[in-house]
Amino acid sequence: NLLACSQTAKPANQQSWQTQIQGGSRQSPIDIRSSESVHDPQLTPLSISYDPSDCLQIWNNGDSFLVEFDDSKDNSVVSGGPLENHYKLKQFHFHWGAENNRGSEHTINSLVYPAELHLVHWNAEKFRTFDEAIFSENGLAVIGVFLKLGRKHDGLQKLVNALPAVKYKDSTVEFSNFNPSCMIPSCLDYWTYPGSLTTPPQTESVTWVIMKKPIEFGDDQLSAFRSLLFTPFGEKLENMVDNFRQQQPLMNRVVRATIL
Ligand SMILES: NS(=O)(=O)c1ccc(C(=O)NCc2ccccc2F)cc1
Ligand SMILES: [Zn+2]
Repeated sequence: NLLACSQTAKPANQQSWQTQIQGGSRQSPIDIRSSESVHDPQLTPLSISYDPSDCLQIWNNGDSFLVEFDDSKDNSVVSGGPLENHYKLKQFHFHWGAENNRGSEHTINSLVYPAELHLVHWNAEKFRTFDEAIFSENGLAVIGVFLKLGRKHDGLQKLVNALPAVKYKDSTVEFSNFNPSCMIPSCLDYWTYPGSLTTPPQTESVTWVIMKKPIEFGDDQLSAFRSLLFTPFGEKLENMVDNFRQQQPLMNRVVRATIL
């Protein structure tokens, strides 16, 4: 089992205070160096299809806000690309900074984005539940999409309008008829690599698919993310910001890239 611990012998590029999973060889996030990625002609386009009627609720879990989906049917799935099986959408969430110069978990040639979207899917062909998949090889597929500041994102506004209802940790609000496809870039080029969850238990069960092109959203929409709280009602107010993990060593991994 994976125990988080402060590492004793640190690889050169490892921050000293960073907890590194003991024996972890495929931790996330990473800095993607495009010149070192391998163009793989066998990487086909992702096949993504989401059913907005599967959207159930928004939950502030104290790390981020999760938009949760009904994964009892087979309507919201991703397959193709590096994936051997079809994976069901369980939830999506974001990571962002207190200021615009930080926020994303992955970086591209050390370039940081102000926010990053994670669409979390689990391998429903090999496992019976999400909780089983999270601890298993090839259990999860997470699609990462970078967000950059620019024009307001019209599709995102419906979600932004619901955030005040989940301001506090452990609050939830009903949220339906939202299609996450509106947050997938039109260019389906991506990088892919084997990694982990970026929050505890940081299990090494994730096939990461990072879209090459960012989507745009507005300052006011990012401000709405920053108005959420890490803390429950009645406790000291702590704005939910800087909920991203530091980049982890690539170790013995290759990042593959599409040529679409
Ligand atoms: N940021 S990310 O890498 O996309 C990420 C995705 C999902 C989780 C998650 O479901 N944790 C809760 C959880 C559920 C079940 C069992 C253990 C867990 F930690 C954590 C991080
Ligand atoms: Zn995440």
